[in-house]
This record gives sequence, structure tokens and C-alpha cells, in this order.
Amino acid sequence: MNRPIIALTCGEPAGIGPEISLRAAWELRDEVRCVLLGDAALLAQTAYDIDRQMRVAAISIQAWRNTGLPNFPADCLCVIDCPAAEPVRAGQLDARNGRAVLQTLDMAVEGALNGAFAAIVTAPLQKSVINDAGVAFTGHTEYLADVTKTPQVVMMLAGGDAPHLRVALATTHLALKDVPAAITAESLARTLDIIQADLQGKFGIARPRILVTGLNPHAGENGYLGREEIEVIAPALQAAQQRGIDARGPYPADTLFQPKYLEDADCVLAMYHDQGLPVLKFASFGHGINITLGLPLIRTSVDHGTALDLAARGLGHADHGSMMVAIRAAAEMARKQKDAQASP
Ligand SMILES: NC(=O)c1ccc[n+]([C@@H]2O[C@H](COP(=O)([O-])OP(=O)(O)OC[C@H]3O[C@@H](n4cnc5c(N)ncnc54)[C@H](O)[C@@H]3O)[C@@H](O)[C@H]2O)c1
Ligand SMILES: N[C@H](C(=O)O)[C@H](O)COP(=O)(O)O
Repeated sequence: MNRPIIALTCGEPAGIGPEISLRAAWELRDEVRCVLLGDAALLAQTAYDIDRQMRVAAISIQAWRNTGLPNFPADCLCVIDCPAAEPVRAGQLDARNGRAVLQTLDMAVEGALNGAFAAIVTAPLQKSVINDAGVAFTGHTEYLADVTKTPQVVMMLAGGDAPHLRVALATTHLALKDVPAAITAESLARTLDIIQADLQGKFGIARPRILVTGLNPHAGENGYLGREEIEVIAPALQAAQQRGIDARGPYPADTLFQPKYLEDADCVLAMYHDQGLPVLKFASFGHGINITLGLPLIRTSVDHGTALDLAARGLGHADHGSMMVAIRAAAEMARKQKDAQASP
């Protein structure tokens, strides 16, 4: 079988990222060739502690750049070594290791853009640690947009028991007080264009149906509870419809998430992080995934964070289900994108 090569960044080394990355990569080794990016010594020790059968072999960044990936057998996971600056203690954050985490992302992007990797899958990192290391950072989503020089991207989570529950966000990691000003006709137009293009190109949905929430309670109650729906969102939806996008709304967010609406939709566009994601995570925490739309590469991630509480208790407490789904989804998106490019 022709296994796609996927870069798997192992995230915060003191969290559950190394463990769930190894477990998922190992279980999926017949379907996908995962290349792990992280501290090689930590990953080798973690692999040994999980399962003595699990084999990992590491190469340096320089060796990878000079000669590419070695031809390891399928039962040996490849690691590109991005060494932590300081010894890692499970469950204990150390800002001195923050830059090594960013290095894993940089290497994954480099490989995805030069064609070495079909996609990137990211294990969770601790956003505060990157900031404590001296780098302003709000999330993978924004960082990947920055390093690939992409002016706008869209965060979308997928999962849940309803078929195809996908929730995209009009704003990402933004303080609540800054949300209204960030929602403009222009930003909504770009967001809807990105959702349409990626649901077509990476998910194979010919004419995506997008349901859009309002910003205010009861979608503004005809202007009595806020005017963003009347002044910004509805006009943006009309303009999108004229561009051939099937976007409907704005609907009250509190009642939109029920099967009779969702059955007729490929994606819900919510206005901000905690308007859309609690619904998705309530429906599917542990087997949902996070996808960045609009990038010049494929990136998926898990639906959970670093779970330092579990990492501190040792191996065997974290569920790697979301990581399995994220890897499989990335491989599938890579296949769909390749097919779409082959038949314009
Ligand atoms: N993709 C990412 O990089 C990503 C995603 C979400 C959160 N985060 C970051 O993670 C850090 C911690 O965030 P948090 O505490 O809000 O959320 P969290 O997801 O780390 O933890 C919330 C709860 O869920 C549990 N949990 C999380 N993952 C689990 C798993 N795989 N199996 C079993 N239980 C699991 C934890 O034990 C905890 O009780 C923050 O810095 C946050 O920004 C990163
Ligand atoms: N917003 C995401 C979530 O709640 O799951 C999470 O913070 C990760 O975001 P990035 O992929 O941008 O790091």
C-alpha cells in the first residue's frame, strides 16, 4: 500500500502529546507513514515505556535536509530530532523548552511546502509556554498562517454524532471584547470563500451548505439586542450568495445546533470560539478534530489540549482517539486534494 507521509508534531513535551503521537502513529503504521517531530530521546524513552515492540529511529534536522527521510521499515517510526533545551518532567511546564516546540512546527511546514510531507498533524501545545519563552503566540492556527504568509485562515472543528458536524469560526483566539470589531463584511467574505474552497477541494463537497450564526442573543432580536446581524452579517451573506456560495442565516446560535437544521448543512459558521466549540466538544470530545482551512498545506489536530493533569500521572491515562482521527483525516484530505488537482 502506498502510505502517505505525514508530519506529526508532538506538541508540549511535558503534556500528553508525545504519548498520544506515538500510540496513534504506531497503530496506524500500515496505513500512514508518520514522521514524528520532537525530542528524540524523550520519544524513544516514551516508546519503550509504552510497548517494547515499538521501534523508533531518529535523524537530525541537518541529515533530513541533506538526504531526506531514510527508508526505515514499516515497523520503525521515524523521528526528526528537535531537542528540548532542558530535561522534560511530565506535567511540569518549562518555558525554556518553548522554542523547541515551535521548531517542530517550522520543520513540519518546511517539509509540507517542499512536498516531503503530504500533510501536518499537530499534537497539543501549551500556548502560554510559547509566550513565556518570549514569542507572541495565540495558537497553531495563527502561527501557521503567519509562517506561510497566508493573510486569513479559518479554524474548523469536525466531529460529533450528527453526520458531518463541522463548526467553523469567524474569529479564532481573540479576547471576547475584541470579537465584534473583528467581524466585518470583508472578513466574513474571506471566511466564507475559504470555507467554500476548502470544503470543495479538500473534502470533495461540490456545493457546500453553510449555516451562519448571529453574534448576539437571538441573532440580535431585530436590532433590539445588537445590530451586527442587520448591518454586517446579513449583507455579507447576501453578497456571498451572489458569488454562488450557499450560505444562510444569521440564525440564533442557541437553537441552530439541532438535527433538523444540521441534517441540511455541511458546516456551521459560528462567530467566535466559545459560541461554536463547546457544542462540538460536547458532542464529540475525544474523537473530534481541528482543521485549519485556507493554508497552502493540509493541517489537522486533536480536539483537546495538553492535559498536564494526566501527563503528571504517568503513561496510560490519555485517550489517543482524537489523534487517530486527525491522522486519518489528514491522509484522506491529502488523497482528495490530489484527486481534485488531477481532474480540474
Ligand atoms: N491543538 C492544541 O494545541 C490545543 C487544543 C486545545 C487546547 N490547547 C491548550 O492546552 C492547554 C490546556 O488546555 P485545557 O486545560 O483547557 O484543556 P485540556 O483539553 O488539556 O484538558 C481539559 C480536560 O480534558 C481532559 N483531557 C484532555 N485531553 C484528553 C485526552 N486525550 N484523554 C483524556 N482526557 C483528556 C483533561 O484531563 C482535562 O480534564 C492550554 O494551553 C490550551 O490552550 C491546545
Ligand atoms: N481552539 C482550539 C480548541 O479549542 O481545540 C485549540 O485552542 C487549538 O488551536 P490551534 O490549533 O490554533 O492551536
